[in-house]
Amino acid sequence: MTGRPLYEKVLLKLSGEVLAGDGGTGIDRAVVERLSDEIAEASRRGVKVGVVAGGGNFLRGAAFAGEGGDRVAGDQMGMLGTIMNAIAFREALTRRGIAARVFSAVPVPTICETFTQRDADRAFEAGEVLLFAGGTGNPFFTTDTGAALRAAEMGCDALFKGTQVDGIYSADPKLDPDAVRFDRMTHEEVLAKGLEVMDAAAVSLARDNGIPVIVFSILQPGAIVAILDGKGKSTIVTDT
Ligand SMILES: Nc1ncnc2c1ncn2[C@@H]1O[C@H](COP(=O)(O)OP(=O)(O)OP(=O)(O)O)[C@@H](O)[C@H]1O
Ligand SMILES: O=c1ccn([C@@H]2O[C@H](COP(=O)(O)O)[C@@H](O)[C@H]2O)c(=O)[nH]1
Repeated sequence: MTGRPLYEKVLLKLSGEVLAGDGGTGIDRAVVERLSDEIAEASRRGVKVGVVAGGGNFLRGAAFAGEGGDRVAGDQMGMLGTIMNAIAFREALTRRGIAARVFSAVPVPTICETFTQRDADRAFEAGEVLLFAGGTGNPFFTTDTGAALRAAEMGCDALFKGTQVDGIYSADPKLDPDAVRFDRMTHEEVLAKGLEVMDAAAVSLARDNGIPVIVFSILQPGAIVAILDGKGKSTIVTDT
């Protein structure tokens, strides 16, 4: 990263699925180490960073229900998975000398702090990296919505969605080889076209609170710091 970052306070949503690495499930420590290097670099440059790690590397409630399981139980397991991911980042960041705290929407008081906006705000002001776990704390939601919610509550300048694809396409690029990537779009266009890169509740929340969303690939090493510098491939979603 060179010069002044474009953003002062960001909410970084990390794909849970990416954290599994080649193993396909669980936590690949090499991936967490690489992403922690990038988060640490952003933090050392003075950017306030809040992180929401998804839980797709462990379990998604909708998939569990699709196999005959109870949806709410599946969602509860999914939310617990996000706490494990947050702890992995806390450990890796702490080892790098970066003060990092896990704030969970689901109380697990012997392991991490329970989220309150007030406590999280104080930690942000102190320059700590905040790891928001447990999604919204409610079933039938996703960590994308949890990330948009925390971005709004914490007054973030932008919501970075770090995922497996390098932006928003006209169709899922994993399924449609003819899909075309957008450089820029409005929240309204994402919703009107029904593009499924991020759930509609998350996009609506970002729109209603005037929060730009930047979708990019975290499979690309160095992508987080590049996006902070306004570089790299992405789709930028704004209200106009
Ligand atoms: N129009 C689209 N443009 C880009 N990606 C799309 C589109 N439609 C569907 N996708 C898919 O959405 C995925 C990203 O969303 P998803 O919520 O599944 O994953 P994630 O947020 O990266 O993971 P996790 O749920 O594990 O945190 C991409 O990997 C891509 O295959
Ligand atoms: O607010 C929330 C957030 C998440 N969940 C459950 O966790 C999994 C994993 O999150 P992803 O966003 O899919 O990575 C999700 O599928 C839900 O089952 C939740 O219930 N509430």
